[in-house]
Formats: sequence, structure tokens, C-alpha cells
Amino acid sequence: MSAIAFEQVSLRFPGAARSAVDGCTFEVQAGELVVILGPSGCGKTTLLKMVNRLYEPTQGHIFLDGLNIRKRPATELRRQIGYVIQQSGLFPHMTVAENIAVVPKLLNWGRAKTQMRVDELLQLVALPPPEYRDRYPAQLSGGQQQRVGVARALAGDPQVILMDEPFGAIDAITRTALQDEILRLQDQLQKTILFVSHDVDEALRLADRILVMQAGQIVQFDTPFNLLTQPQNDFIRDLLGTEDVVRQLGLLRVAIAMQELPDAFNVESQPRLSAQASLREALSLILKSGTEQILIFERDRPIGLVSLAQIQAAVMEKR
Ligand SMILES: Nc1ncnc2c1ncn2[C@@H]1O[C@H](COP(=O)(O)OP(=O)(O)OP(=O)(O)O)[C@@H](O)[C@H]1O
Repeated sequence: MSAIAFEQVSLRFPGAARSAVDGCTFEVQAGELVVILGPSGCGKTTLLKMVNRLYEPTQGHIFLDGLNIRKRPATELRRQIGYVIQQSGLFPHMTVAENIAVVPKLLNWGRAKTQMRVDELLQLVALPPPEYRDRYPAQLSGGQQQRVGVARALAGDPQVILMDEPFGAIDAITRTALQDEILRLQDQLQKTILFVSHDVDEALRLADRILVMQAGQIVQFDTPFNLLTQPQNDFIRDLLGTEDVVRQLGLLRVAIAMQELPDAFNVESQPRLSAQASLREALSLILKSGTEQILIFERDRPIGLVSLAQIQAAVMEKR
């Protein structure tokens, strides 16, 4: 059973000429991180806000773990769905700890259990509790506020988390660090995450699958690799910049060009790279080191080799 399912969902705002979300059908599996990507005004936020019933569809149905969300009281539903928005949405007059404790309080957890949970979550988002627990949001940087926003969304241990351009207002370097945090947290917690973004690189970096929208409709719903290698039309091609080979090298993992390590291969003096690295990093290392091939490692274990010819073949294959 899918964690989230949309069945022919549309929403037309009163007086609007066309639907903001138009006949959307898709399913998200438990533990998946799905990025909703598309240009401004294409309906991303509207789609997201229907999941926690901030908006109600004018047509169609939405299911959470197989249950129609319309059958559940909106307030109870929202307690079970984490929500992170762009400007963190923290309450300015509450401390960091009080902000994170909002849902545990609603769930009547009691003081000791709540305090423990707050500290655990602060640690999880890399903010040492003694230093940050009693600060007010205004005493934090934008990136730290977003970390607290993420901690607050995780507080009630929801299975589903909605994130609406959470890092949209953050500078590029902090943004990359926060994306790394999300990937690390996701590795650890495996939540079902719907993440709105209009940043293509962010989507390619974070998503298990990307739902591309245009004018309220779904254009393609696929893995980053498939979107890059099999874009369904010119809109996707332009949006993702799939014609730019150098850009693609930076986005595709080295693993797609790798060959298995021959038996008894001497791994000693070879230049090496992690399996998480991009083809671009592999190319750069080959050119710099002057070797024919480099070794690919996964968690300290050599798993394969990549050569210049293999990188070229991988890129050619996709054309
Ligand atoms: N509360 C509302 N009342 C009326 N129209 C709305 C409302 N919210 C959004 N819209 C309209 O619905 C369409 C989709 O808006 P939405 O905010 O979902 O787009 P988006 O893809 O999230 O855009 P952005 O990336 O700019 O945030 C737009 O045309 C917008 O003007």
C-alpha cells in the first residue's frame, strides 16, 4: 500500500479561470523522498497543502496509508504530518525548545518526555542543546532557524513530512549543508517526504523521484536518472538542461559508468573516489592524475573501476 495516493485530484480556487491543480493522479511509497518540481505558479504549494487539508480539493480523493484523508479530522491529521515552510514559521516569542515542543504538548507527553525529545531532536539537526535550547528564533541564523523548523516537524515522530521550499531563502552554501542534513536524516529515519522546490539541482540531489508539474498537471514522475536520460518532452528537457553534457556529468553518479573490479586486482596505487561522487569528479581525477582508470570505493571497500572511455560511453549511451 502506498503512503500517499492522489486520485484525479483538482483544485480550482473560487473565481479562477483554470484549476491550480488539475487532475493529478500519483502514488508515493513509504520512505520515499519525492520532490515536486516546476516553475512558479504551476501548483506545487497548492498540491502540498491538500495533503494536510489546509486546502480541500474541488475534485478527486487523497489517501494516506489507504485511508481517505477527508474522513479524518483536519487537526488530528495535521498532528501526524510534519510541516516545514520557507521562513521556518517558528513562533518568535517562544524559545527553540518551546517551538519544538508544540506538537508533543498537544499530544500531552508530559515534561520529562518532552524535554528529552527536544534535546534528542536538537542533536539530530546538529544544534547542541545546551547552546540552543533557550534561544529565541531571532537569535538564530536563517539556516539554524530552518534546522529548528525541521526538528519541530519531526517532534511528534510523524511518518509523513511536507516541506515547502524549506531552503528557498537560504544562501547557496548553507543550503547545500542543509540538503546534506536532509539526506543524512532520511538515511536514518526513512520518512515519507513531499518536498516542494523550483530548484532543479536541489531536486536532482535530494529526490528518490521527482514529480514535474506544469500548469497544474503532472508532466513526468520519475527518478532523477530517468528524467535526465529519458525526458518525456521539450519542457522537461529545457527545465533539466538535459542537452548540456558537462552539467549532466556533474549530476550523474559515477556508479553508472563503473565496471566490476577484476579478481585479484591490485588496489594499492590507484587514485580513488567514493561511489557517491559524480562523473564530473571522476573525469577530473582521471585528467589530473594521468592514470587510465580510477578505483571506486563504497564504505572503505573497493567496488569497481572507471576509465575515460567508460565515462564517454555512459554519456553517449544517453544521447
Ligand atoms: N489562496 C489562493 N487563492 C486563489 N488563487 C491561488 C491561491 N493560492 C494559489 N493560487 C493560484 O494558484 C496557482 C498555483 O499556485 P501555487 O502557489 O500552488 O504555485 P507554486 O507552484 O507553488 O508557485 P511558487 O513556486 O511561485 O510558490 C497560481 O496561479 C496562484 O496564483
